[in-house]
Amino acid sequence: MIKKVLTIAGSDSGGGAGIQADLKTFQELGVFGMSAVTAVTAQNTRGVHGVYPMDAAAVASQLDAIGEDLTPDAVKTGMLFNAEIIAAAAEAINKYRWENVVIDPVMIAKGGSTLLQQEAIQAMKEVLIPLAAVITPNIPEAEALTGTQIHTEEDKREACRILHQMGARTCLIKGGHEENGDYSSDLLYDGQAFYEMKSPRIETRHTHGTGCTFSAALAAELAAGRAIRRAAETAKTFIQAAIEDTLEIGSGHGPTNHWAYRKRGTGI
Ligand SMILES: Nc1ncnc2c1ncn2[C@@H]1O[C@H](COP(=O)(O)OP(=O)(O)O)[C@@H](O)[C@H]1O
Ligand SMILES: Cc1ncc(COP(=O)(O)OP(=O)(O)O)c(N)n1
Repeated sequence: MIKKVLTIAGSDSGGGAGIQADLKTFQELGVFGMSAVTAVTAQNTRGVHGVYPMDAAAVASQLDAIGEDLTPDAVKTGMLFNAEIIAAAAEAINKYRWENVVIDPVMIAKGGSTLLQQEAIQAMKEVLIPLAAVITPNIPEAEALTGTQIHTEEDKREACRILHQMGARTCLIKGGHEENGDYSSDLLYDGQAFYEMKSPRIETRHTHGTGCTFSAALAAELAAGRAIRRAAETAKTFIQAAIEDTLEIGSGHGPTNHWAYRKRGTGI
């Protein structure tokens, strides 16, 4: 049976992040992608020119249209921008009892533009994190959500424990923003054990949309019925291939290569 995955996220006109990255990733991993658009961004590889959020009612209406007809096997959230849109997403997840919810708590684009209002962080903690099968913050996002500073491995572990206490069943802190050099190391915690996924850090400026792509791959694999650890390992392999096999598009921070994983013969 065809597995369906829903992304609740913003549009990136440049195609490297947001719903565009999610849908490309879903396609590459053999699941049927659906989307509820939360905001339109005018964006290219050089940065974000404008952010135009949708009305929360328009987001709710998209989610109802999906909920009434097309039950997703997994859901991922990306850019949600404000507390009203967060509430609409949480309401639909509860109402339709959607499972395998991956929360990517997108806050700031690499160029520094705000993709989540500061005052919406509380709403994310209260209504969304408790619904997460997995939360996938990068290091600055994990710091903002937990109120801690992350410099060491133990700091990462402590942030994972806090996010698990907030209600996320699994916490996966991504290491792309790590200070130390040779590896990019992601840490998974399921409330019982820690599991580290380490890969050689690739020297490149073409890392736009890495977080979106990684969490979309994770959601696709959960929809396909994989256990969390295995789904996370595939997501890590997918993003490593997508960064390594660079497309060299644009004059700024270019997108990753969503074809790379399948090209290597590891995909569907
Ligand atoms: N330069 C890099 N080399 C290898 N892996 C990377 C690199 N940058 C990010 N990653 C990986 O990409 C995924 C997304 O991480 P990150 O960039 O921290 O997310 P975000 O885009 O949300 O900031 C993680 O699996 C991380 O380890
Ligand atoms: C519309 C939209 N959503 C999310 C992001 C952030 O994506 P991310 O994967 O964290 O990559 P960077 O922007 O940090 O490169 C975005 N830029 N736009």
